[in-house]
This record gives sequence, structure tokens and C-alpha cells, in this order.
Amino acid sequence: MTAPILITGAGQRIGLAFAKACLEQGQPVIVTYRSYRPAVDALQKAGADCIHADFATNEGIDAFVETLKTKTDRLRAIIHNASDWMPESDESDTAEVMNAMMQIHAMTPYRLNLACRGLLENGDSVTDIIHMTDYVVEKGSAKHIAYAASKAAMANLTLSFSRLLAPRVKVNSVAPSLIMFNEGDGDAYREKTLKKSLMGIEPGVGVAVAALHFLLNNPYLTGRTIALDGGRHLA
Ligand SMILES: NC(=O)C1=CN([C@@H]2O[C@H](COP(=O)(O)OP(=O)(O)OC[C@H]3O[C@@H](n4cnc5c(N)ncnc54)[C@H](OP(=O)(O)O)[C@@H]3O)[C@@H](O)[C@H]2O)C=CC1
Ligand SMILES: Nc1nc2c(c(=O)[nH]1)N=C([C@H](O)[C@@H](O)CO)CN2
Repeated sequence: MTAPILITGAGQRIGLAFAKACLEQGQPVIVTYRSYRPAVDALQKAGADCIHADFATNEGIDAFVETLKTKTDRLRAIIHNASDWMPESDESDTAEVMNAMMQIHAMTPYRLNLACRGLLENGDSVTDIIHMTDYVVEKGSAKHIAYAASKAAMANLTLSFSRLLAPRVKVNSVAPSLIMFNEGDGDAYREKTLKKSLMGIEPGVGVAVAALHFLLNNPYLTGRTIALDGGRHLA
């Protein structure tokens, strides 16, 4: 029996696409979701093991790990996808924003990687950790300061865990810029954002799924980042 891939935050969008792509290839998955959606039921019906988890507290992380270990004693990979794109605002409490961003983008992958090391190493094949970071790790963000800092912390986890876990486990980042807009994004924002990259497109989840497959099937990549950004760095 193939060991399952754990995908966090798979109730919608990119995480959901990851889960569907794995299932279509006969790869078992365990997914976390925070808010219930019909897509979770559909994933369960398609064979995914769906576990409710809110990583906003360490107790929530630890409760998830406890449940996970009742489901499996091995993991093929962990995809740290769960994320909150929280902007600063005049009303926001800066401490709350920074703490929330560091909790989901740094504490959660840190704590899960250490807690699940045995599951990743419990087999003969090399396994994977993939951190979903962000293009803003390179450039910062004037409107998502804490978010960018927390994704930079996540990017550094890739370096440290690569050193700690090689050669049994490969650890890489995928650093997207625009992959898919959110429903509430207006035309002006969309037009402005599309102009930020050389390719000038909203690529959709397929490019993220392609990056996932590339990393899972490349035995020689660890400690690296796939920049999925349409040439934004040169625009
Ligand atoms: N979409 C894009 O264009 C880009 C995406 N990325 C990165 O790619 C990844 C996927 O992006 P996208 O699909 O848009 O992500 P989403 O914004 O849709 O977030 C993914 C999921 O994370 C879950 N989540 C948020 N906070 C928590 C928490 N405290 N505990 C548990 N789950 C939580 C949400 O759960 P729920 O909704 O169930 O509450 C959500 O469904 C993210 O890491 C993102 O930062 C980077 C750059 C661009
Ligand atoms: N958790 C999320 N992170 C990010 C999202 C998102 O929807 N959820 N979206 C972006 C933007 O697409 C940005 O890359 C381009 O404006 C960034 N991170």
C-alpha cells in the first residue's frame, strides 16, 4: 500500500487541486480543512481522508498530529499549503497579524515536520516536504508585511529541514506569485496584477500541480525553490 501524501488546507483552490491530482493518479491523500465545504465531502467520496484542523493554536496542531497518527504510520510527503493572506490595515492589531502569520506559515510547518519526521522516514523510499511560500519572499510586500516575513521564515525552514532530513527526505519550496485570483478581486486589481509579470496571465492551478509532480518525481532536488511567477522578477 502506497503511503499517503498529507496536504494541509485542501478544502479549496490550490490545495484542493493538489488532492484531486494525487487521487486521479491513485496516490492516497490525507487532507486537512478548517471550514467545511461540499468539496470536502467530494474528496472524502473520492477516497481522501479528510481531517478537520485549525492550526491557529499549538493545541490545534498537536490535536491534528494525534489524529493523523491514528490514520497512518507512514507519509509519502507533506505539502504545507494552508495559508492566510492577511494584509495590514489601519484597524488591525499589528501583534495579532504577525502572530497569526507566523503561526500558520512558520510554527505550523515547523511543528508538523518535527512531529511527523518518523512517518516520513518509515519506509525504504525517499520522501518529500514541500513548503508553499511566495514570490514576496524575494521582494517583500508593502501591504502584506507580516505575511511576507512569515513566508520568508517558511522559506528558511526549507533550508534547515533539508540539512536535517537528507538523504531520507527532500525538502523544497514552491514560490508562486499570481496563480489564481480570489472571487472578490475587482477588474482594476486584476488588470494591475496581470501586468506585474512578463507572462501577464492568471495561470491557474495546473502550473502548481505540475510543480508538485516535478518535485515529487525528482530525486536530486532538495533545499531549493521553484519560482512559479511568470517572470515577475524581470517585469
Ligand atoms: N493563490 C495564489 O495566487 C497564490 C498562492 N500562494 C500560496 O499557495 C498556497 C495555496 O494558495 P491558495 O489556494 O490561494 O490558498 P487559500 O488562501 O485558499 O488558503 C488555503 C487554505 O488554508 C486554510 N487555512 C488558513 N488558515 C488556516 C488555519 N489557521 N488552520 C488550518 N487551515 C488554515 C484555509 O482553510 P479554510 O478556507 O477551510 O478556512 C484555506 O482553505 C498558499 O500557501 C498561498 O500562500 C502564493 C502566491 C499566490
Ligand atoms: N493564502 C493565500 N496566499 C496568497 C494568495 C491567496 O489567495 N491565498 N494570493 C496571492 C496573490 O495571488 C498574489 O500572489 C498576487 O497578487 C498571494 N498569496
